[in-house]
Amino acid sequence: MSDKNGQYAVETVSLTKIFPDWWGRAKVIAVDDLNLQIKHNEVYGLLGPNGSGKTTTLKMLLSLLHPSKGMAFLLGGSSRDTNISSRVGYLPEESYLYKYLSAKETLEFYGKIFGLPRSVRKSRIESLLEMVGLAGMANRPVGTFSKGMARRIGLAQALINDPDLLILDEPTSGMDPIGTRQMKDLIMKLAQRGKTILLCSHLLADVEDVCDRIGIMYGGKMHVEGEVNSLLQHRDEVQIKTGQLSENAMSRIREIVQQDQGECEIEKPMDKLEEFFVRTVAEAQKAKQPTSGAVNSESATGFLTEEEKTEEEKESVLDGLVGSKKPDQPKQQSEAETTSAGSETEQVSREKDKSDKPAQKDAILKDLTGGKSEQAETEKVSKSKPEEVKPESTEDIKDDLLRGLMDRGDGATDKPKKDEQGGSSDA
Ligand SMILES: Nc1ncnc2c1ncn2[C@@H]1O[C@H](COP(=O)(O)OP(=O)(O)OP(=O)(O)O)[C@@H](O)[C@H]1O
Repeated sequence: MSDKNGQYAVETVSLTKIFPDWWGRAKVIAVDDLNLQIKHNEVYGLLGPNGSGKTTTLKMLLSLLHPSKGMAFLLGGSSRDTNISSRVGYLPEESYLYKYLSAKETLEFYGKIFGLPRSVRKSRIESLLEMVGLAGMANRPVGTFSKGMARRIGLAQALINDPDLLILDEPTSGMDPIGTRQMKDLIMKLAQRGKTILLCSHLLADVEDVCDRIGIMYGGKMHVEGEVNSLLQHRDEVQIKTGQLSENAMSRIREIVQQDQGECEIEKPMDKLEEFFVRTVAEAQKAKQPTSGAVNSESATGFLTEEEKTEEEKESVLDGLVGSKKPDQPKQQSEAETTSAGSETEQVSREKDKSDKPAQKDAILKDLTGGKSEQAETEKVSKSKPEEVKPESTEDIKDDLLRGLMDRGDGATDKPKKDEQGGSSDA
């Protein structure tokens, strides 16, 4: 009964979670006798309304919660076993990030937890930051990141150990449509390379695009499960796609169908709004249309970046990160030509910073130092933090400058105070 041979990447047997009340009586049956089987290299979507038990299921799979009854297996074993957990990547619904650590330091931290040697950490971190479009913000504290950017660093963290199984809780939440499209592309690329992916999402269009199979939970139980195509296909209808047709041709088709069955609708096909949005932004950007919401990225390239990148370049980034490519298992190809479009307004700010920052800094420095030697102080700051992407707000710039001014050369002022570090880490 148990998955000793590792036949499945994920298996649960009568998995149940009952949250008791203060007196030990059953309060909520969050997961009820769940039998889940996910094959290796599958992309599986776990769906359900709020409170249906999805996150509780994921937490039990990851041994973050103890089941009240039943068993859960990942990659043929328990996720309590470090040999198993080291092959699993997890993107929680809320990324628990130390807000004062930079993107690079965050990945360093997780890389160390997985015991990756320094040289491996260095190259993987660079590639991951490039892949998720944060290479230009490697030294920026993650506490200043937007929700979409936090999702990106969360994904990089989930991939730091090159996992065989990736568990993603709401991977596209907070991402704009282009970031979402790119995230979906990346999920499909990872699946093409042999990864198994279990994801939870309320964004059904996203699930439909990337998943091979889905399961819909309700009240802690699995309600419906199956292949996306077979669940969604209208079995009693056919659709015929043609190019432009003349009125005459259309009326003849109607006649034929009416003779045969009686009902025929002919209408122009519609784009999905997502496709329309992505195309519109790409066109505007191609035309270098000025905008405060989208820029051509100057940052490094990757999957989730805003810069156009050829398929070969993307593959080579993945080659460095993901070992096990499985060319004999073709997955559904992405229809998305990842486009160059501004998905995060931070990019705009950085562009803007280039022109505004010296004058702005000078003014603030005068304010902070009582009008003393701005030039020298500015030089000191830029020397002490050569690659740092400067934050946008005046308050941030003030903090930045104050740190530079107070820096004793031992980096002490750059470090967050222990009691200021928020959140906890999830390996
Ligand atoms: N620690 C807890 N103590 C008591 N009840 C809990 C606890 N965690 C979850 N629950 C309850 O278990 C049920 C399932 O919650 P769960 O978070 O798994 O749902 P979900 O499907 O992930 O919901 P959402 O889509 O809103 O994230 C809910 O009724 C929830 O209130």
